[in-house]
Amino acid sequence: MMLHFTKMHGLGNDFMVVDLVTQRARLDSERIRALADRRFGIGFDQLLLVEPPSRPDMDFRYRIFNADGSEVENCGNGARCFARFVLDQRLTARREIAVQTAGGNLVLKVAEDGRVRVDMGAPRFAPGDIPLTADDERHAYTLDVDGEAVTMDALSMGNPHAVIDVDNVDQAPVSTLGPRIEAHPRFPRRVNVGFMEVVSRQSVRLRVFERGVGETLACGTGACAAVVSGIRRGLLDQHVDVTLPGGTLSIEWAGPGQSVIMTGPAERVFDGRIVI
Ligand SMILES: N[C@H](CCC[C@H](N)C(=O)O)C(=O)O
Repeated sequence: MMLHFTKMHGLGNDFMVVDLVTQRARLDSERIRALADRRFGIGFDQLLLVEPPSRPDMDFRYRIFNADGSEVENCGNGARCFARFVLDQRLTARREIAVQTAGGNLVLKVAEDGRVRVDMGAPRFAPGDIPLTADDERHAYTLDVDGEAVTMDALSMGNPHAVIDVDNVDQAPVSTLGPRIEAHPRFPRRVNVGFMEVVSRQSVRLRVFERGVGETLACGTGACAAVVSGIRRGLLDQHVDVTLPGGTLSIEWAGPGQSVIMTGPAERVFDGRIVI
């Protein structure tokens, strides 16, 4: 069958977006891996599936799959592209959109200038919510990574994140330490690994080794996790600009129990169709 899709990105974190409101398709993890291949397939960091909601108070359901075929709970850059997509495709005329994800419900607002504001929900810190194997909740966990003691913060944005402070992201061991922490046994569902350089109380630089993908040009939930970690450790103010290799996101968090607010761009690259 022929499947229509749209290629999009949020600061270079790129997506294949598929409307399963007006189309029908079943994509298993093997097929997703093949489609994600940047030489033999379409190529993307994540696949986003747009579906009808399963609850009357929601506008859509949105499923997210990493390039390795794993289904995940949340995707910040993907949420912004999702909002742009459903408006462009005229699947809704609303500019405030309520969306179900596996990691919780989001509210997306599309501004006239095309930037998208996302209420990402409240972060969670209990080890069982991350999940992380730990005796108690801390602001810093020290893990034995192949004999090396590595200290990090850890939290959930619906999906699991580790945050490691570095002096200079350009020299951070993203490609060497990232995969070893991603697959560390104390993170039973693996983990996204952020390397954060604090520039000022209102500005950080960040690189992320994403679970199921590798290093991406940007990670929305990673930006949220890094700012939450910095605020709760007294390093950052409530509004922070996060500069990633692909560009800058605006993140705001008013403190425990409050939602994290992320604002940034969403770009459409091309429409395509593929026989599946
Ligand atoms: N790799 C992530 C999902 C995508 C997150 C990222 N692309 C974002 O913008 O938040 C995970 O396995 O939890």
